[in-house]
Amino acid sequence: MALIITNLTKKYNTQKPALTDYSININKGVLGLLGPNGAGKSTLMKIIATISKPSSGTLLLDGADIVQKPDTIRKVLGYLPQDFGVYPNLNAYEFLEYIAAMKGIGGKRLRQRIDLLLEGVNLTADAKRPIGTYSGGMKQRIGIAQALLNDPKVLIFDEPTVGLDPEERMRFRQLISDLAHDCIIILSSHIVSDIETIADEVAIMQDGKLITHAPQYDIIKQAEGRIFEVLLETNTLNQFKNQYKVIDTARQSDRIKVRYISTKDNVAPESISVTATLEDAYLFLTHKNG
Ligand SMILES: Nc1ncnc2c1ncn2[C@@H]1O[C@H](COP(=O)(O)OP(=O)(O)OP(=O)(O)O)[C@@H](O)[C@H]1O
Repeated sequence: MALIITNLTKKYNTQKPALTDYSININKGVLGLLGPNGAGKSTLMKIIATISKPSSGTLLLDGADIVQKPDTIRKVLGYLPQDFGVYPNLNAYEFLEYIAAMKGIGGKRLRQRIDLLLEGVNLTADAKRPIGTYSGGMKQRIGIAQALLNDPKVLIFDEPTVGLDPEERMRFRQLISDLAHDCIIILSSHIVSDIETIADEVAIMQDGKLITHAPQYDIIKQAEGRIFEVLLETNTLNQFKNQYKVIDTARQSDRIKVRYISTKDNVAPESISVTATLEDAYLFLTHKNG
């Protein structure tokens, strides 16, 4: 299964397009979308989910044009939008049955599937409570379950880990890795470490454009030799920030440990070169292109 997106542009009623000439080939496995606010991640996901139409460009799923024939993707699609709404008076069973009816899923095995999904997102014990009484993280988990109802082959999750506690994030990662071998999974997150643990490939977006798309390892390699750490006196930090792009700071007794981006020939005295993470590479690449 392959999704080939070519020269995709999306203009809302604003001057600046949300996506400009965006091309990417997406294959089976997990693709993590990273990008600052307004980069165009949700717009891209909505267009793939056929909720929104592109201004120009083509999207082919195994050769079929999904803009001309949205049903080709809709019947194999699971989608968790960013602003996922629930029906507060329905309980989890009723809600999933309702979504199943909307998607045309029925039959004897439906109840079994719902039970399995509720177990997968750890909501079995709360399945008979109205969703309106759920916490934000529980609502997010019912959103994840509804996206999986039709045994999808293309899964789109817009910020799926928002509101999930560390244990639930781990459970979500497990769920995704169980599905990843025969699906296209596209997910966005502001939590780079989530993408780091889940995604096979990473696409970094900025201002509606694709900066880079590669296996995670290759993205990290682009920042190798560019990330440094140094211990500073606290009162010199502001001055340091004027000179270097600071990624992170951490107190270390009476001093401050600073992680920053630079080149080998322009490092602060007593700096050490450190191994880059995906977060470093993301900040390095968006800083370079920003
Ligand atoms: N319905 C809309 N009408 C007009 N402009 C829109 C609309 N939806 C998004 N935009 C604009 O398009 C650009 C891309 O927005 P989008 O929501 O796709 O970015 P994003 O990367 O998902 O951001 P975030 O990380 O904040 O969710 C932004 O400038 C946004 O203001």
